[in-house]
Amino acid sequence: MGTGASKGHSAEKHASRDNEDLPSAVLNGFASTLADNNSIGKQRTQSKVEDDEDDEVAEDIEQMVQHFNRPEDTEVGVVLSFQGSVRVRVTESFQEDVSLMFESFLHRNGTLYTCFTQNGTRMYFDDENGIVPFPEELYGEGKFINTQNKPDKAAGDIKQDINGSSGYLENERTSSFYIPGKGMTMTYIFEERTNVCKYFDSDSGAWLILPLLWEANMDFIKHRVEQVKDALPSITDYKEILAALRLCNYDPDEVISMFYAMFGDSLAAIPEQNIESMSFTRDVYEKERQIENLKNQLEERERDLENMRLKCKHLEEEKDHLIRRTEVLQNQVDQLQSEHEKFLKEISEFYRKSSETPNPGPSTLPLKKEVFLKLIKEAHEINVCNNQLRVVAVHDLSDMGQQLKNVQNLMVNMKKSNHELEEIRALYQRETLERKLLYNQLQELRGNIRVFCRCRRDDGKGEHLAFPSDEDILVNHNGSKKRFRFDKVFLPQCTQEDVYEGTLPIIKSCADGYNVCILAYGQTGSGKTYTMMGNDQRPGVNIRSIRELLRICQERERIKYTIKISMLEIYNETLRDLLSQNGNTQLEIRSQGKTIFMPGLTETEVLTENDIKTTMSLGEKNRTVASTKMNTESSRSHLMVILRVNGVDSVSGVVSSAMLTLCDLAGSERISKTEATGQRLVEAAAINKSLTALGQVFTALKSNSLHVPYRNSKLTHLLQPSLSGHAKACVFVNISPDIRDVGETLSSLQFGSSIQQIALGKPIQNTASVKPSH
Ligand SMILES: Nc1ncnc2c1ncn2[C@@H]1O[C@H](COP(=O)(O)OP(=O)(O)OP(=O)(O)O)[C@@H](O)[C@H]1O
Repeated sequence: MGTGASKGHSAEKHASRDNEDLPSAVLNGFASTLADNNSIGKQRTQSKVEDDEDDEVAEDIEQMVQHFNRPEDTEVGVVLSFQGSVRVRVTESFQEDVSLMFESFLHRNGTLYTCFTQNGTRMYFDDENGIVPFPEELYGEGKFINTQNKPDKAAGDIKQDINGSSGYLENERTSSFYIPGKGMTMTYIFEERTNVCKYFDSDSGAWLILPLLWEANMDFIKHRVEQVKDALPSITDYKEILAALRLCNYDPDEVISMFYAMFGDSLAAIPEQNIESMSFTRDVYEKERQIENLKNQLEERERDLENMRLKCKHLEEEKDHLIRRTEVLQNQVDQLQSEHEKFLKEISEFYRKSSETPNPGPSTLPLKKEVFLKLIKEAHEINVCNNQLRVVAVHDLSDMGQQLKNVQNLMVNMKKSNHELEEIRALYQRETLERKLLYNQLQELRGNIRVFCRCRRDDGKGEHLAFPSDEDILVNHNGSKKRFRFDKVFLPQCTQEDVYEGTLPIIKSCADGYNVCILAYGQTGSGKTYTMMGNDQRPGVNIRSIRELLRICQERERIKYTIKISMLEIYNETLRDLLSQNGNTQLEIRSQGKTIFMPGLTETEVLTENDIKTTMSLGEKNRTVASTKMNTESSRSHLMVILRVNGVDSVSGVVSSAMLTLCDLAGSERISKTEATGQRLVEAAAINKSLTALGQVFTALKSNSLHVPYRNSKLTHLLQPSLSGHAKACVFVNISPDIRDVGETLSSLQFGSSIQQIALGKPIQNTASVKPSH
């Protein structure tokens, strides 16, 4: 689909009287060449000759613009604009601005027509006939879309939803379920908006739900089941596919992705292997994982036991030491006692001898009286010491006995607490899992798109803006106040760290296997690049999130991660590889189910922060070279940094793959008259197309539409994996505090608040079990 559309409505047939005053050569030349350029992405890739045509286009458009701007055309309303997102403004005179407004008409067959009003007549770009009046008969076959002005669910309602379901934990909707490879998993019956197939019951005059197997006979369903079967021959159960389709809103791509998420690439690789045998294989892996866990537990127990043994050995040594000491003391006591006895014996011997010897002269006494008394005193002291020593020894021994008893009790208690520790550990693991599940559920309830508003720093300006709370912003314009609500509003003084904090949780999700996308939307100069890229001193979300991703991946020793980075630019619906060695290689998008890939896209593995910086500066350099060649500015193109994160759990063998997409969108502002040359007009049309398509995708997601038009632009096609039920997204709406930008500010805020309440659906972890390599 191009920016315009060719549906056989000829220029002649619908020529309007308003075109009659234009030179036909100019009109035809402008019309046909502009139309060619509206499918520029398609045509640029086809032939080099068309580069020359681009120059002609530029000239023709320039001529056209000059024609429209001629001074006598005071009533002129030549204007191309886009739904308040991208506008090319051409002044009718050099003093006055006129709106150049693009409108998007969506035909019920899915064709998107880009229209604008010229002299009161609505014109559109037709691929074959150039600019022709918009056919009357098409009005009844579609509608003009305005993704930003659709009535939104009030922010209060969302809060109500969340609060209203606050009791969801305790009701009968909660349960748990065993999934091989994933273990016990908590389940919750969510109330989500899904399509339901009903039949009209003439008896009751009401639409009633059609039972599942009856649906199987409907062509609509049959066709989709066949699609799934063709893509996944190993899924043989018709009913299984039927049920999955109902679950996935009848979207076969979603079903294919769901099965891929559950069973991995092995589904396609082994077509003859059916789902049962895969389930058996998963059981085997699960058992292996359990065995590994038990082995770990055993090792831990053995370590505890070894510790206990060491403790016991230590206590035994202490006991031996005490026994030896007691023995030494006992010996001392015995020695003292024998000395004491010997001494007593000597004394009594002395007494006996002295009584036998009649009247011995004082000179014949063996000892003097003082010596004798001293000896008696010493004997007494020795006796006392001996008794004290005995008491101490007895006391020490009983102490030791008590200590041994304590050690025995301690060992019993340790065994007991070991057991308790095991239980606590198991409880902790269960709690952690539950907390993770609850966190994800909370994310789902709040929708998987976080929308933040960031106001650029600008001293002394922005009196028309007020920030009543962390979540609200108030715009005072022409006497009326308009309030917008976001997940968080970052004030001008907020730092890069504050802003990055908001994105942290979803970065972690990326390492857990979810596709994650961070977008910056806003007019030129509102701070998108500052928020995403930042500068050397104040790095932005890009560097910080990749740094965090590297940190998480390095921290998880059990999982071996590979992170690959690629950088590309979408300019005029053409994809350019910014990391290619040979300049800017153009890329094509291919898809398989919901998997998107671009053959030839350069991917560089990043291991350190330095790798990120080197790669990014190479991408930036290539972008600058390309934009200089194109004579354009970076804000005329969308910049995408894509990280593919693949992880293999060395224990469970679970492989996960996720994508982190960081996108600095092209400026969503009006373009001034002086810049409204041919090339700028073509750029504006391309930006208009992609941002309208982005708005359409958000609108379709919001209304839970059966078909989400991801393929209406290269931007949305590339973002499909990050903006579908498998992903978590974060959108920064960047605004300028300058009063002169208030129109664009209102338009950006409107866009942001319209996507605020979109739930992408239950995000699915891109994981699958494979046999561990070791
Ligand atoms: N929060 C901020 N604090 C300080 N300076 C800022 C902030 N936001 C933006 N700027 C500065 O404002 C200028 C314009 O910002 P930036 O280039 O990021 O805008 P942009 O929306 O990416 O524009 P473009 O669409 O042209 O790429 C830059 O010089 C940038 O450093």
